[in-house]
Amino acid sequence: MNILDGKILAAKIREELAAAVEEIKAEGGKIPHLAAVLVGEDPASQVYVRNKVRSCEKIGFKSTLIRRPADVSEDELLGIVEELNQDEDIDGFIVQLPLPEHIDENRVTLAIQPGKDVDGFHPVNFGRMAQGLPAYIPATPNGILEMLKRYEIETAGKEVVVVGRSNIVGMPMGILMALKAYPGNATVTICHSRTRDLAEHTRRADIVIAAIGRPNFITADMLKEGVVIVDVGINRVDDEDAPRGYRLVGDVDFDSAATKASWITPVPGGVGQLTVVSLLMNTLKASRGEVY
Ligand SMILES: Nc1nc(=O)c2c([nH]1)NC[C@@H]1CN(c3ccc(C(=O)N[C@@H](CCC(=O)O)C(=O)O)cc3)C=[N+]21
Ligand SMILES: [Mg+2]
Repeated sequence: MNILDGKILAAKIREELAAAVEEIKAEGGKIPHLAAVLVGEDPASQVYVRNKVRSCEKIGFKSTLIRRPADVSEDELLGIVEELNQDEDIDGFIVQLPLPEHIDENRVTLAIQPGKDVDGFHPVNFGRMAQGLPAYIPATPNGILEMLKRYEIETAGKEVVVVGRSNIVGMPMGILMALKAYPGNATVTICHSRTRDLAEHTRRADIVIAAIGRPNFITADMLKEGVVIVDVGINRVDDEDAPRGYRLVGDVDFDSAATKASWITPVPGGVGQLTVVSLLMNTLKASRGEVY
């Protein structure tokens, strides 16, 4: 069993991005600038956004964090989005999800100018991605592609089983793995809550991508010998012995799955690390005008 190490890979990519910033500075170009909008006090969202801002600082990007309380109105939020759309210094921005109940996430996502949608959540970016056109690919799927590429995991002709069909992970990941590209060219199955016999599918898989949001859901009995496991889950489970009273576990039971896997991502220190750097990679692309 080998580890797909997100921490090491993310550090390496941050070095590359920092070098790109140095080059931009030397040429007197514009420093990439990412903005993030954070609504409310959700603890996990605060951690993620903090990681994003800190990563910007580490590599020399500019970053702007806009915070509003959970009771912000939809109109005010749409106003912020419009300001960011117009702000010429901002290359890309994200509105951290989930948003409070009274705000229509779709409406907010649709308001983001696709050229600044470094999350790749706007349907224009989704559509372009699905057709293999230049697009911002959502951070988590983009991070997974980067991980497979840099560890030289073979994907052509492989059976890939994606568990989960969300707009931001499962669906795009399934499409990307089926596209004529590397990583890609795989035979893809997308499983979800209505799948009749999940284990029947996962047992055939050469690569399992787990994005279900259920702690330790995938176990060794559901896997084939030599499988590559990409665990997207980040679940907080109570643990009295842990310093914060909880610990993070994936959607895959790591110790169990590790007995079958040839490669596996840990949680934390796997996909999540790449999610953050992917956003930065997209921001650099935005500032260079590489997509639009
Ligand atoms: N508009 C929007 N864009 C997103 O990209 C987005 C979002 N909303 N909402 C929530 C999800 C989740 N997400 C993660 C970011 C960082 C880590 C990350 O840093 N993970 C660390 C551990 C972090 C911890 O200690 O909790 C790791 O896996 O090693 C994970 C997950 C971005 N998301
Ligand atoms: Mg809502």
